[in-house]
Amino acid sequence: MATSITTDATISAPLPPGPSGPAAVSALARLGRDPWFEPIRLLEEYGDVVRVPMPFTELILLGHRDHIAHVNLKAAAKYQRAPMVTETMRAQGSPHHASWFDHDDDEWARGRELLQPHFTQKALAALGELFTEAVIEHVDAWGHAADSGETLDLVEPLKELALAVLYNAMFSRRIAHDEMPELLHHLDERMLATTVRTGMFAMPDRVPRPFSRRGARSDAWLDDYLRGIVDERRRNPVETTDLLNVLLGAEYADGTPLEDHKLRTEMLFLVIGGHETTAAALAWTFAFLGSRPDLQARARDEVDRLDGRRLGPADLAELPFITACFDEAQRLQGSLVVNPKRALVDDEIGGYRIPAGATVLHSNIALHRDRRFWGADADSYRPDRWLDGDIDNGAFQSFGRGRRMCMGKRFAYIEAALTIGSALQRYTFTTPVGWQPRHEYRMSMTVKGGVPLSLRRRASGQD
Ligand code: HEM
Repeated sequence: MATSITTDATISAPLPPGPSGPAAVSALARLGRDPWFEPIRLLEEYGDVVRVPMPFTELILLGHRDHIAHVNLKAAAKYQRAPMVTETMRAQGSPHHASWFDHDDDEWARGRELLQPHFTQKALAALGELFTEAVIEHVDAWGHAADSGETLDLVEPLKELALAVLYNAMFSRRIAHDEMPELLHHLDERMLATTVRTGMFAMPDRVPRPFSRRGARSDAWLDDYLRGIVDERRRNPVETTDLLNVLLGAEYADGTPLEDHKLRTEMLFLVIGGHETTAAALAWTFAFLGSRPDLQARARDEVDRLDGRRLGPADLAELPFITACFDEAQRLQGSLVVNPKRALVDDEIGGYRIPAGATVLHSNIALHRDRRFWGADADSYRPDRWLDGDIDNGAFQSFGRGRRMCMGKRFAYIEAALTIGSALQRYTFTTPVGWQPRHEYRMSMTVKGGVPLSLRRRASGQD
């Protein structure tokens, strides 16, 4: 269906079809319970543009890649990140102020302009060992499961790895072994409170949000933790171009440095945005490779061509099949469940009126499994589709698209290739026969019940 655009508030196109009355109430309840597969059902029933009225706003669900591209790219000026996201990113009672990335104006542009140059392939490759050291230390630690024969659930170890990589690469800061559980606990609590707040975004403020106190307590703990890192850097300055030094040197337009609370807010945003997302995508990749020995063998062959060397960020280009395995896992994983935008003006999409103020969203799971864009085997794990060259990026939205596209995308690809490649250099791994990953929603989609892996050490780099 062609996408047409009109900014005239007198748009005569009809509102999109969708459930109304009691059917809308039950659709909303189902969306709350199952934000992954309910959108697929709604799109099947009503078509590519579906309207679900809800108290205080209305949801417009999009199913077609062209309509999603309209919102993210072609008509991006008519949409902004929905308050559902921006106003709920901070826990209630949080000591943190708004991050640059909670905005959708000049404030956002300033933050993006400042940090973006530090997230290019070249800038990240320059961090070299800071990536490698954290990855290898954690992947090596999985060896205890290979030695004892115990099944290893990889979900928590991957979160630890992702956190260690972020702290190393961004703040040149190693997280001590005994710090990790408490740090992860507070990040989890904070994310849980945020997820619940996001789900309840349309409810009046007087309705209490579960977990908000716990979230605020954890936020205060995280704030103190980050203060410790900043203080330590000020006491012992180091000559690096890491993110912490960039933030410490950043100034407002009038030349004043960032306030300390602002500095910690941006640090926390990056840690939150970068750790659970990457860990969850990696969990899905290990889950698929663990049940596909044929694909695992091909990925292993690829990394073995690098002669067992210690992998670094620059090796990303040498690992296209491993990268395809990661992309294909993210496709089926669906990444973030929703990434809503708000219509600033009336618009028209697919022949329907999108009223100003509506919350416009799509489901990555629905889009990533749509046979129109991925073919008849859309539900199968087939990394080769990424190498065949017939991928339409518009139908892959794990990192978003357009000006708000994930700033840490390169970071995630480097971390993924290093982690998967280093693991394949050391182990073969399998999931139990018949086991399949299932979705579990946190802020990003992780694997329900964990990823149970049996690991076997490879003899001196061989099977
Ligand atoms: C597999 C891992 C990751 C996934 C799936 C992911 C996904 C996303 C998505 C969907 C967005 C929103 C895009 C939009 O609104 O259109 C986003 C934004 C963002 N991500 Fe990521 N992300 C990942 C890893 C990272 C990492 C490692 C970092 C930092 C180290 C990071 C930093 C950011 C930042 C700063 C933004 C805000 C960009 C902006 O608003 O301009 N992300 N990410």
